[in-house]
Amino acid sequence: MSAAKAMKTFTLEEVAKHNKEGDLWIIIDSKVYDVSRFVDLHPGGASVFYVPSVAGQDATQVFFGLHRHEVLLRPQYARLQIGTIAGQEETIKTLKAGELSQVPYAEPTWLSNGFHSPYYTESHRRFQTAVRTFFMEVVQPDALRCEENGKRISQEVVDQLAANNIIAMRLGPGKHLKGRSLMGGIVKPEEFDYFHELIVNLEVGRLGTRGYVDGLLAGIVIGLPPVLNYASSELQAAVIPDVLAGKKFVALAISEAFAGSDVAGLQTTAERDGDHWVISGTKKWITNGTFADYFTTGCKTEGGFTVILIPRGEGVSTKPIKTSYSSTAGTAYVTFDKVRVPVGNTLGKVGGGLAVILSNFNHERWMVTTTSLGAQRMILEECLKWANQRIVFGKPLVAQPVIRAKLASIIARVESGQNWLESVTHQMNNMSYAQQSDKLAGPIGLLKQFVSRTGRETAEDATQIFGGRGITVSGMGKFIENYHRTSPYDAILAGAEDVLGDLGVRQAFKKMPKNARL
Ligand code: HEM
Repeated sequence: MSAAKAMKTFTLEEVAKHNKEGDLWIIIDSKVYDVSRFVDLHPGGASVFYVPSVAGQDATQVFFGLHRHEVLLRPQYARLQIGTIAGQEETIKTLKAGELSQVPYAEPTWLSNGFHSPYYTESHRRFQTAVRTFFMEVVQPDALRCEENGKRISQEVVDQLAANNIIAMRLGPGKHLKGRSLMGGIVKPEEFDYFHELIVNLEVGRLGTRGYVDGLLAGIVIGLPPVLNYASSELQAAVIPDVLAGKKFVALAISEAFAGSDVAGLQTTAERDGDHWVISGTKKWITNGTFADYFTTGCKTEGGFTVILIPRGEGVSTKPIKTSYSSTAGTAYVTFDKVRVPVGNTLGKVGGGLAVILSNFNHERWMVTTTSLGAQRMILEECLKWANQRIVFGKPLVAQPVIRAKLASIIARVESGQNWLESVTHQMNNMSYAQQSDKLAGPIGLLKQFVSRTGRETAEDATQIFGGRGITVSGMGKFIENYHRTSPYDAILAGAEDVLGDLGVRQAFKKMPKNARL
């Protein structure tokens, strides 16, 4: 704080004299706060300040056992500071934008001091710093706000995502990046690989605001690839530039109340009428549906299952579904009532919809796995810090063996997930699309199953470590509460956990040598 320089300095003895009602000072991390008038407004009550170990004393330890550091940084509380203690310096500092955490295991191995990795280059490092800075400065404040008030991602943030081409990068490497300036030109489009995309996704997950993680245009990530890969060039020209510029939004509309992954059970129908499709039906759990301009929609047609891009317009209506995460995700119930769409909006072949949908599943599952791991590592950091700063029975929480055992399990799970993810990502970088489809559907299914399970185990462990704070929406354990409430999303979205595990084993058995015997 620049004003701190101009502030007075006091001795401990001077501060100690201000220890009564109407004249009450405390010290937190070398800073002196005059709380004489604040005590009656304090959310934790006035009485806590009058105990002899607090009034006029250094209350650093007790403070950090009850509050997050961010409380002191809020302007209305920061101005309670009247000075500093002579000869002392603040020790508790928030990270600057882009700065890496020094808490062990709070960052992936390749970003930890003195560790090595075969996968990442200087390009990834530069990119990671730029992306972390951007997410801390631009995205995080919006994420925290929207997660709470339920509003969709703000257009100013979308505009900045688009300006840095983060919307385009989240679709992976490819021709859609050609000619674009990525994070201000830090990475060349032809250099951009799946590790760069992984870096973006980890930052998304680290936000710790699960509704907003999906509200951060997940609909485009899963709904635009069918347009990129299967639409006519006219349709692509009409749709893609505006979407990548953050001016239009897309949702993938497959699941229905009638049927989830059972495509044959879908009831939304598209019938031909001259040059048009006439579409009627309903869709449920459609991420970003409340604000989408286009719906990449699975329809029953005469030839089987067909994917059609439906623009919002006459006959299309959306209403929010209240789910257990924030409505900032824009989860919608969508109804199509005799919607007329040109036949040119068909994505892929009539009757060939399954191939269109399947083609994007690996990428979607890999993306959910990555954001989930970003969240799990952030939860791990919360737990490590809490176990360090919370004092129980006169010792830090980490002195309890049961807490150390839980931390060991969380660390082992996060590290295993990340290492497996990096190995799969390396395969993605080195395989053609056809090879990926052939070889990676099984491993990615198994990986996602593993990571969504570890996520829920970690949510449980973290809640036990935080106790009551882990089930409180605001304050100390707010990220734990959010994660505990929302970790099942990763086990459902992009393919239910058990289905994906099963897929992995079935794929393996397809490749079982005919002559394999014990
Ligand atoms: C400048 C100093 C302080 C400020 C600005 C402050 C502010 C707050 C705020 C905003 C809350 C609401 C919960 C949250 O957002 O975390 C809170 C809760 C609380 N505060 Fe403070 N506080 C201060 C000092 C203290 C001290 C020194 C103590 C104890 C001696 C204390 C005890 C509590 C308690 C017991 C709660 C309730 C915690 C809970 O619900 O878990 N506060 N305080």
